[in-house]
Amino acid sequence: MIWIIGNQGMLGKELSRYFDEAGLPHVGSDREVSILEPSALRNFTKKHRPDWIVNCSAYTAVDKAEEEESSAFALNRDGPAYIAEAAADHNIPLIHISTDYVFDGSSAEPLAEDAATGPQSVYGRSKLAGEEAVRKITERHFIIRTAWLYGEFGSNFVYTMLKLMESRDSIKVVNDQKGSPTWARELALLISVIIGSGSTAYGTYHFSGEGECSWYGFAREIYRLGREKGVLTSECEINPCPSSEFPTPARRPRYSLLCKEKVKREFGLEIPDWKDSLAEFFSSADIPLNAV
Ligand SMILES: NC(=O)C1=CN([C@@H]2O[C@H](COP(=O)(O)OP(=O)(O)OC[C@H]3O[C@@H](n4cnc5c(N)ncnc54)[C@H](OP(=O)(O)O)[C@@H]3O)[C@@H](O)[C@H]2O)C=CC1
Ligand SMILES: Cc1cn([C@H]2C[C@H](O)[C@@H](COP(=O)(O)OP(=O)(O)O[C@H]3O[C@@H](C)C(=O)[C@@H](O)[C@H]3O)O2)c(=O)[nH]c1=O
Repeated sequence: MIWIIGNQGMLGKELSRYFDEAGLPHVGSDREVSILEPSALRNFTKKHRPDWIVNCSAYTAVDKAEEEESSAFALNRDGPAYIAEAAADHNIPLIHISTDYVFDGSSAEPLAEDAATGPQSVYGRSKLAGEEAVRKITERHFIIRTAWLYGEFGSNFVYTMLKLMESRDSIKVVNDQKGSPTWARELALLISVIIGSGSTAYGTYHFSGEGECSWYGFAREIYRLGREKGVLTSECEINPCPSSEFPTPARRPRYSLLCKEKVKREFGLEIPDWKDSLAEFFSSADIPLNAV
């Protein structure tokens, strides 16, 4: 039995669907079993006796976190610590999800798992603190750092762009922040591979789509596919701009491309190029046209 914590979020829903399709028994919880209440976590563990825990819950509003620091740290540091304690008490392996925003963006080459961190935002600092808590509390952990996640469920950059592109004649998107998008379904596949392998190669792993782009490059591809698939019914001009022309409360890393050599080696994965995954997403997902 796999326990998906945060099963109503974007990744949690994708993972639940993936496990259903793969016939993997799972049970889920979200706010009703708050990760901020250790006794609730303990009771759930005793009742369902999971063999694995996957933590998909988090505080993910990057800009809002700048003014809600205590909430971000509660959900991204304290919650994962309580989950790790519950996991350690029952000797259950824990898969915890983290982010490329733990890096400062100054690297010129893909970031390996042991590259120096230096978060630039409250969100990034809170996620790094969560990683550190998990490592300290339970040895039996897989921390997966991923990046620029999108999927069918919940708000994400793809849906934000489609909405803007449908409602405006032109938009500006930053082209000096580089990384790689990740389709939540590919991450769900990795999580099921880890669980299925019964691996004990605990530690930190990087995972995203292959290839590299800027948010502007990502937006252009979303536009191209949106037009091709008929999701977008009108034309929109997409203009690149520097970050200075799109100021946000939180600073984002200029470069956060994750090196995936370790995860590929350990789990024998072939990771698709982000453009291929995005195309498959557009072909397979039920993109809510009324929300766009
Ligand atoms: N989205 C992205 O681009 C990226 C995400 N990540 C990481 O991936 C993971 C999944 O992200 P994503 O699916 O986007 O996250 P979401 O924000 O979509 O989902 C998080 C879920 O956790 C729930 N939650 C909030 N508070 C609690 C609580 N006290 N107890 C239990 N559950 C709670 C949320 O509920 P509610 O909605 O009601 O608040 C929501 O259902 C996170 O760890 C995130 O940091 C990493 C890189 C990129
Ligand atoms: C909406 C919009 C954003 N942008 C810029 C702002 C920002 O620099 C970049 C990304 O925008 P967003 O704010 O939508 O994405 P953001 O919330 O920063 O996405 C991040 O979420 C968290 C949870 C993560 O862990 C990260 O990996 C990453 O996916 O695009 C534009 O340039 N033009 C626009 O019209």
